[in-house]
Amino acid sequence: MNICVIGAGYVGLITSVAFAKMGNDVICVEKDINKVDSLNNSVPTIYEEGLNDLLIECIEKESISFTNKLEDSVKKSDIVFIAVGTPSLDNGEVDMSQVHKCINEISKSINRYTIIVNKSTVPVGSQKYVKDILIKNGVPCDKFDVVSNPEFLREGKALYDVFYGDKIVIGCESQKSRNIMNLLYKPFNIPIIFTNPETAEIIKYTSNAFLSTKISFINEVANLCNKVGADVDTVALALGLDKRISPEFLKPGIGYGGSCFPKDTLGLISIGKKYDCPFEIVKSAVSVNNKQRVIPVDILLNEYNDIKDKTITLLGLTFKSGTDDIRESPSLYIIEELLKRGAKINAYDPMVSDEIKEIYPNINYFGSMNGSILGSECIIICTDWEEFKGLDLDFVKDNTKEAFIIDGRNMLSLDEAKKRNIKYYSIGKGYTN
Ligand SMILES: NC(=O)C1=CN([C@@H]2O[C@H](COP(=O)(O)OP(=O)(O)OC[C@H]3O[C@@H](n4cnc5c(N)ncnc54)[C@H](O)[C@@H]3O)[C@@H](O)[C@H]2O)C=CC1
Ligand SMILES: O=C(O)[C@H]1O[C@H](OP(=O)(O)OP(=O)(O)OC[C@H]2O[C@@H](n3ccc(=O)[nH]c3=O)[C@H](O)[C@@H]2O)[C@H](O)[C@@H](O)[C@@H]1O
Repeated sequence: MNICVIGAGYVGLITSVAFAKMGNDVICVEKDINKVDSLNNSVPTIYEEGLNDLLIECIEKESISFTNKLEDSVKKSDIVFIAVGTPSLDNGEVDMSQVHKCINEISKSINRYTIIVNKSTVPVGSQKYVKDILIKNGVPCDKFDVVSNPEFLREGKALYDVFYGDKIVIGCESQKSRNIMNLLYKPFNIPIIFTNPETAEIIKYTSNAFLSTKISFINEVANLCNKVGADVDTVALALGLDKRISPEFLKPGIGYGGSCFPKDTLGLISIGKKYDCPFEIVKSAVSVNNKQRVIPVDILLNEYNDIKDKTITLLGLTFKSGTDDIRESPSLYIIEELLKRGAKINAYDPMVSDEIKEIYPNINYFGSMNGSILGSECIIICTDWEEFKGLDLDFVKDNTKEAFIIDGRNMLSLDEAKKRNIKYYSIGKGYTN
């Protein structure tokens, strides 16, 4: 099939290479010409395991190309996927301006029956919203169908999720669009849920909100565990053995970040407000997360009333391991709190890009974990990079001003820290006195 994907971000790029790999002809439209040039030269613009090889393969087979010319690309396509950003507005509502702009441009190019697919995460009612814009722009009703096909991939595991995901959700109105979408997705051999657009739109938000709630729940359990001497991992293990609960997403830490959970929880709350369905549970999940992500700062302030001029090392800046994405990373909130109080910050992340260096030029960035902790007064582990499990505690003891670790991702052992007389705090697995 001839496919057009608009937006070459995490979702658009991964979707494009996946459809190309499955034998379709894909044109990915991206407004950022630097991204277009880089991708046409087989250089991925994001880090994702396996993406480099797959991109090279698809470009060599000529099953994928990148352009900034939307009009021509839409004209050549049977299906047009919209995969542009839908960030939060200041009031938590979903900013649909990028989608709106795309639809206006698409409207000018539809010259035969085309399926327009909302792949971006968009609020309930968006299929109708897109349809109304197309009609208002004069596109005849028989020339298009609008389908909701939300994406469930995780960054860092994106290609795995696209080829081996748990489900594909397709919300459509007409049998014609259903048949075509079925043809496109059948080769993936993943269970497909066909439903109406509103249901598909709700599935996406509730999926992210449910997972966020699960994380906030286990984080509150972890905070209690630390107070009473219980071990959160054992609690989570036991909870997870109950098949009704499942062991996934019960890892405590300094809260969830990323480009989606924070924005989609706020998005669902604002959708609920519109329909007079206050999502009290999701509101609580958000407020627990807001406190959880700055817990290391609370611990620090409890220890030292004043942290002005103290050197604090942050290990990890990305919102989770396996990605170079720093959007809504808990580290950013910790950085803000530390800078507000005059602390000096050393930072190390195995995959951090120059983006954060532009936002925070006054942080000292290091190329190695050990380099970043020399002379430091406290080490805060913010991201679950495997490398941090290998932090040499003897090195910490000998080379830091105060052997003090706040382990925001439970990467280290309390017992090993105790043996070396290191001050150590975990999230729900205890602390040294
Ligand atoms: N990042 C993720 O893991 C997931 C994201 N989503 C959703 O997918 C959507 C996209 O997210 P990301 O890929 O992370 O965003 P992103 O910000 O990484 O990428 C969006 C891309 O679209 C481009 N763009 C915007 N308007 C355009 C236009 N008119 N023409 C051509 N290109 C245009 C931007 O330049 C950018 O490269 C969002 O709604 C998000 O909530 C859903 C599941 C997973
Ligand atoms: O809509 C989206 O964008 C995507 O959002 C999440 O994917 P992602 O944000 O890439 O990352 P996750 O692996 O879900 O982690 C999100 C955050 O939760 C944290 N987390 C996750 C799991 C856990 O047990 N504990 C925990 O603190 C992570 O550290 C991270 O900060 C969902 O898992 C995807 O299904 C969804 O498609």
